[in-house]
Formats: sequence, structure tokens, C-alpha cells
Amino acid sequence: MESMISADPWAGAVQDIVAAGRRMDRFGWVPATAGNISRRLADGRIAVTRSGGHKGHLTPDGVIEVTPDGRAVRPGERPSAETLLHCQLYAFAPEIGAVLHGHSVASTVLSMAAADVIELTGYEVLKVFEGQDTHDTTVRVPVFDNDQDIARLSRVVAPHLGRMPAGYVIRGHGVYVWGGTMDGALARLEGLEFLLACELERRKIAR
Ligand SMILES: CSCCC(=O)C(=O)COP(=O)(O)O
Ligand SMILES: [Zn+2]
Repeated sequence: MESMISADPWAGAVQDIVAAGRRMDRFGWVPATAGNISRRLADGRIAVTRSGGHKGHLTPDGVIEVTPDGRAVRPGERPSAETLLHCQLYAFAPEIGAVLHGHSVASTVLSMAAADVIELTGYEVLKVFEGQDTHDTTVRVPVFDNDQDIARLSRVVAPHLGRMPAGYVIRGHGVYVWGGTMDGALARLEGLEFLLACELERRKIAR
């Protein structure tokens, strides 16, 4: 999918988020009101989904601006409850331009069975992740315990930033993936979800 081209950068970011939500919904990764999506613009503004809406049926009104520390720019607006996890990634790496969070069956189920990491070994699609040029490798996806206190969860994630080539998983909850552009983040999400689905199937037949 090409990034939407718009003369107005804010409108372009919003279009990217709306299109990403539809794409994630087609795969079943944003059931009910699950998931959240953001984009950082070249001027530093951050656009994120409002809390509580269906991310597959977004309209431009479902996207709002937040400050770099995760507060709504316009008083009274309610950004995603997980906005801090998006802002943490933007603060960590200036090259990150999009963050995606989904609740797939594979990430939810595998993380319930995992200790603190899901290991993905031997898959050709591992090459979707930066720095991977062979199937003959293992990519480790950290699993963090779920926490309704997102600030506290972000402090658990913090030491791992910069060491997660595929993103991370919150136990029983879902995945976080990012990229320089929305297209890059979506490609990474699609790769990771494919691999998690493969791993779930592999473990079923290995029993
Ligand atoms: C029904 S899903 C529970 C909340 C959640 O995990 C999620 O991803 C959506 O929260 P948001 O505030 O971004 O709508
Ligand atoms: Zn969530």
C-alpha cells in the first residue's frame, strides 16, 4: 500500500492512520475497540487514534493530536489509553514515524504460553526485519506482562528499546510494531503476525 499523498501533512497522516486501521481490521487484528495507531509528522506533531473507537471503521474525526508526552493537545479529547507506549518509541528514535498496536489471536495466545520471549527460528519471512538476511537465524520477540498502568508498563519496556528488531508483545494482549513510515510499520506488522501465526500452528502439530 502506498502512503497517501496529501498537500496537507496532517490530513496525510490522518489518511495513513485510517487506511492502516482498515488494513489491520481485514486481518482480524483489531477486534471490537482493540488496537491503536499513530503517526509522527515531519514537524514533530503526533497523530493518534482516539480511545474506544473501532480502528477498522475510523473516520478523520477518530484521530487527534497529542503532545510528545502523550497528552491531548485540545482539552477534553481522549487519546488512546496506550498513547504513552507510542510516545515512548517516538522519544527514543527520531527516525520512527509510525507505531501500530493490534490484538491478534496468535500474539495473544502465544504470549500466554511464553515465559519472557517468543523465539522465531528458521522462517524465510524473518528477512522482513532489518538486519536479517537469512532464514537461518532466531529473532527474539520480548513478552512483557500486561499492566493497566501504562506508565509503569512503559518503564518495563524502556530497557529493551533499540534491541527489538521485530517489535514486542504484551502478554495476553497484543503486539507493538513501528517503522520509519506507515508502509514500513505495516510491512513489519504483517511479517511479525505471519510468523506468530506460523509459530502457533507449528506448536500445535509438534504436540
Ligand atoms: C477492548 S481492547 C482494550 C483496550 C486496548 O487494549 C486497546 O488496544 C484499545 O485501547 P484504546 O484506548 O486505544 O482504544
Ligand atoms: Zn491494546
